Amino acid sequence: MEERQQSAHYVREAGCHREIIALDRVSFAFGTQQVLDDVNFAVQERDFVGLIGANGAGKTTLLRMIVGLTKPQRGEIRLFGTPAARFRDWHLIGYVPQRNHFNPLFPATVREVVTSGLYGRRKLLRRLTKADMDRAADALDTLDIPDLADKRIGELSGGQQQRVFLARALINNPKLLILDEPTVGIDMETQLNFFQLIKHMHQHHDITFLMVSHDLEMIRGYLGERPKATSGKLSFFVRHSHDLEDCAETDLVHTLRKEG
Ligand SMILES: Nc1ncnc2c1ncn2[C@@H]1O[C@H](COP(=O)(O)OP(=O)(O)OP(=O)(O)O)[C@@H](O)[C@H]1O
Repeated sequence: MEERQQSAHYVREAGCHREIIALDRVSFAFGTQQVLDDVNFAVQERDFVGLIGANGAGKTTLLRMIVGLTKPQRGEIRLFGTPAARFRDWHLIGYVPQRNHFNPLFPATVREVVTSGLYGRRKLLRRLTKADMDRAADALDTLDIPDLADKRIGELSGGQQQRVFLARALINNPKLLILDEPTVGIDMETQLNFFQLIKHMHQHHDITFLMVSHDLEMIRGYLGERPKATSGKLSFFVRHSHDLEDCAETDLVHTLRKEG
């Protein structure tokens, strides 16, 4: 509990350049295959980080470690200043998984998928409140898909599904959004629209992005030609979005309402 309070305090007090993720000599091997070897990198608040690397470079392994599913064998990961092993504020992190991990026959509506992102075990066990439903409606409005709320997720196009998963990741108003190859399997025009949307969110809201991608061309225009750091076959491309006068802005929905 004390840890949680410290972490929440850390976020409230943070300026625009605080450390959101720290990778400190992180290493991982599958058997004799060394996948990650002494990876050092820091993600600062309001960075947009593109993590690029060939197949098998270790991108997914690194993401799994950041979201707490796999432990580094050596080194340390810190999230919002707290060692990952003691981190409890998972509502601060939104995660958009690869779409190919999704079963298209899953019998849920868009609204159900989005509310399933509400953080906390209690939310899973009890009925949704009016406030929960309002949050889902806000997230769907933000992604410009309120008319899809009652549709079955499996009957949507790839690009629409991707917006639904982004709405699900945004429902807790996260500070860090992690996207795992979000545009794989969707057509070029929809990819461009999706990318415009997350660029807009990066520029106008207090959200830090970590996006894994194969598609260097696609994000090069936004993150620049040269990586800020490399490690093995991984390259970290970074763009800052730090208008200092915007540092106080924290609430995505609040901001959207003001803008709307
Ligand atoms: N559970 C596992 N057991 C053994 N080896 C694994 C396991 N998971 C991944 N690997 C191996 O570790 C390496 C890194 O895999 P990882 O999925 O992290 O790469 P990636 O960069 O995400 O690749 P891709 O772009 O293909 O998704 C690969 O060589 C993979 O075969």
